[in-house]
Formats: sequence, C-alpha cells, structure tokens
Amino acid sequence: MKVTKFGGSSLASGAQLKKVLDIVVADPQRKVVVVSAPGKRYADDIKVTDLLIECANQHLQSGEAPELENAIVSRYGSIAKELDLPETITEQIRRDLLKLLQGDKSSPERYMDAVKASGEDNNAKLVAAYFQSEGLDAVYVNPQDAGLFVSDEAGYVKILPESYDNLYKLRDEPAIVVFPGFFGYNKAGEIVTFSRSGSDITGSILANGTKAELYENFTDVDAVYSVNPNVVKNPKEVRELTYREMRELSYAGFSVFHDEALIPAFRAGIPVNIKNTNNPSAEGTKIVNNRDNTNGPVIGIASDNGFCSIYVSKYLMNREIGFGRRLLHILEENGLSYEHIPSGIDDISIILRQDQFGQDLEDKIVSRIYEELQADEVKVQHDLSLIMIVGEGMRQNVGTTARASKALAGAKVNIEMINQGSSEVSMMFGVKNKDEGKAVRALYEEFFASVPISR
Ligand SMILES: Nc1ncnc2c1ncn2[C@@H]1O[C@H](COP(=O)(O)OP(=O)(O)O)[C@@H](O)[C@H]1O
Ligand SMILES: N[C@@H](CC(=O)OP(=O)(O)O)C(=O)O
Repeated sequence: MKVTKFGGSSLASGAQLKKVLDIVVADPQRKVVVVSAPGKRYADDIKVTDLLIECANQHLQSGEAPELENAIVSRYGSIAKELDLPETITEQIRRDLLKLLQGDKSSPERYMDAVKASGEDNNAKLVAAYFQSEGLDAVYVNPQDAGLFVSDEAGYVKILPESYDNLYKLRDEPAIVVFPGFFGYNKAGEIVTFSRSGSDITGSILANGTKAELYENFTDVDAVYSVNPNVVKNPKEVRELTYREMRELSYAGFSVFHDEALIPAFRAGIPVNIKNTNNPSAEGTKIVNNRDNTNGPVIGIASDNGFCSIYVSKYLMNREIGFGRRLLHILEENGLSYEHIPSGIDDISIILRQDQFGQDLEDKIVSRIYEELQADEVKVQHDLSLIMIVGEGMRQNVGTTARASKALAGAKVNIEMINQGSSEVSMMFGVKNKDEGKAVRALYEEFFASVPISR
C-alpha cells in the first residue's frame, strides 16, 4: 500500500480536487490519503492556513473577525460548489469554525493551534465527502481516533512512539482513509500543530506507522530541482536524492518538502516520491537510501535568509575549558536556539535566526558575553543568508570548496563565513542577504550548467 499526501496547491480548487480524485483512483495501492488545507489558487492568493492565523489573532484581540470568517468559509464553499456537493457540507464547516473561534482562549497557543488545524480537518472532511459522492469507498479519519499522539517540547513537536503502532491499525480499514495533515493530539486531548508546511510530516508518520511501501508527496512541480526554481529559471531536475541530502536541502531552503518529514520515512526504510498533481505521469523525484553518484559532487544548492551571527573572540579560547558551554548557556537562558557554530582557535561564531530577538535582547546578550566570559571582542552581524551546497559525492571529491569559492569570487560575492557540515555531504557559505540570489546563480553555473544529472 501507499500513503499519498496532497499539498495545499493540489487542493486549492474544485478543479484541483478532480485531479486528486483521478490520481487516487488510478492506483488501488493508494489507500491512505493525507491532505493539507486549501492553498493558493494563484500567486497573490492567500492560503487558508494564513487566513486562519489572522482570524485567530483578531479573535484573541477583539473577540470577532467576521470578514475573515467569511473568507475562510467561502474557500470551502466555492470548492464544494464547483464539485456539486450539497450546501450542508459548507454550512457544517461554518458552524464548526464559528464554535471553535468562540471557544476556550485561556491558552492562546492551544487556541491558535486548534484554529490552524481546522484548515486541514475541514478539508479532509470535504475531500472524503467528494470521494464518496463520486462512488469511492472513502472515510475521514480523525488523528485522535487513529492515535496520532504528540508531545510539545521546547517549542517543537515530537511524535510519541506508541503512535506508530496505533496507526498500523489503519491498514484494517477497508475504505480509502482521508486523513488531515499538520496536527496531532497531546495526551491531554488538545490539538498540537506541526511547524508550517507540516502536512508532509503527517504523511511520513503515516507511511512509517502503516509500513507503506511508498510515501508519495504530490505538489505543483515535476520534480525537486537542483536549485529553487524561483531563483534560477528552468533548473535541472533531480531524479534521485538520498534522505540525508534531502534533509540538508530542505533544512537549508528547499521548501518543496519539510525537513522534519524525512526521518519517519527513513527509519522505516520507505522511499519518498515527490510528484506533480498537475502532471502525474512525470516520474518525479525519489528519495532513497543510496544513489549512484553520476552527477559530480553536488546534487543541490539551497539558500535561506534572515540569519545573524554573534562573533566572539578571546585569546587562548581553545585552552579555556567550558568556554563554549558557558557561551551557549547564555543563549539557552534567553530562550534562543542556534543553527551553526563555526569556530577557530581564538574565535567562534554562532549563527542564529534573526527573528528570535530584538535590539534589547541583543544588547543584553552582548554585555553578558563581555562580562561573564571576558571576551576580547563581540560583534553581531545582521542580514546574513546561508547557502548550502549538498551532495553525497562531496565526501570523495577534492576541490569542491575551491570551486565554490572561485565561483563566488567571480560573481564578486564576499564570503562572510564557511562551514563544512560534519556529515561531509554539505558545505555552508554565509553571505550578505543582498548577495543571496547572485551567489546561488554563480554556484549553479559552476556545478550544474555543464553537468548531466543522474537518472
Ligand atoms: N529545489 C526546489 N525544487 C522544487 N520546488 C522548489 C524548490 N525550492 C523551492 N521550491 C518551491 O516549492 C513549491 C512546492 O512546495 P509547496 O508550495 O509547499 O507545495 P504544496 O502546496 O504542495 O505543499 C514549488 O512550487 C516551488 O516554488
Ligand atoms: N496548511 C499548513 C500545512 C501544510 O503542509 O500546508 P502545505 O501543504 O500547503 O505546504 C501550512 O500552510 O503550513
């Protein structure tokens, strides 16, 4: 059997849902269907999840948000109308949404999660109703009933191990299971959502739990490209990637697949196939354990911005036992997580996401590092982009760093920092935000313009 996930772009309109139905019907192995909330129909459209977040915020502030409520319900209403579904479905969605919005606000975080999750929950009900109306034996399954339990530790959601055994029972369901993505339940019975784009994670968890032979992830592109198609026009398609390569690339900015969605499938040895709802006959991209390295050292180049670095220098830092621990402790006490720590003999840089703190907290942290660690120099550099070049082939290949540095120099991009991942399948370059696009294009030219990609 296969677990098949459809993203928001595949479920944005009635026309898209018709394609989804055709895809499900075309393969009897597609037994578990995971759905996102309706996404964008066109470039300037607003995703239902974004409308829900705005709506919940307005309710938290003023107790009402009639325009947003209507905008959300009408997204489902227009899909239902396009598919000739009875109006009662949309009315039910309106009633459920309004009840939820009027509900318990004592924990704004739990309230927000419940409102966000309703995007996928209502869509799963709508999709199941549509499948049934077309004569398919399909059933909506709620994550709590299926036993998808999670814990919420230090701001990130962890799947509880017993969930996998619970989900195995979905195999006994004779009908096609339509399952909402993006959320689970904690042991207190409250809804907890994954991070944004987290329906990919649900699909991977279900693939693991049901011991599926394949996890299919349907989106709106023919393949994972070697570089973000919004940065380089018509980039090369990648046919095969390893889990590790995809995890690094997703983490570093390939928004096509969530980085946390790799591990559940990887642990159960289930390949992932990323495919296009708008062109289902295209073979897409497979994520597997091993692949042939026929395309040179680099398989993909990803980038993301909005980082800053805290540079700390102190003579003989390398001899001072506990220096790193005390430095990180200052961040920990201020609730900050970090991404990378490149270091030298007398200096260390900590790369963090900039949106975690404002000027006041930054000043406080810098003073503490001077006072408590007697640092010689502390400098915060803002507006950095991180560019990651990734490929299993980099482990055996000599000279990749030199080629990358030369390409960046040729494009007149100043490298602010370099960090080679310990896994040796990735290398990171820090550049100024303004140079991000230029740097990615220069690296693409260097590593891909003349190289055939593995097929
Ligand atoms: N390297 C890449 N390969 C393919 N798509 C990418 C890449 N990097 C970013 N993307 C973007 O990811 C989008 C698909 O992800 P997303 O919008 O989350 O889809 P969905 O609605 O199916 O969840 C593509 O339309 C593309 O713009
Ligand atoms: N709807 C949620 C979860 C998700 O996975 O959506 P999408 O499949 O559209 O990326 C979000 O927007 O974050």
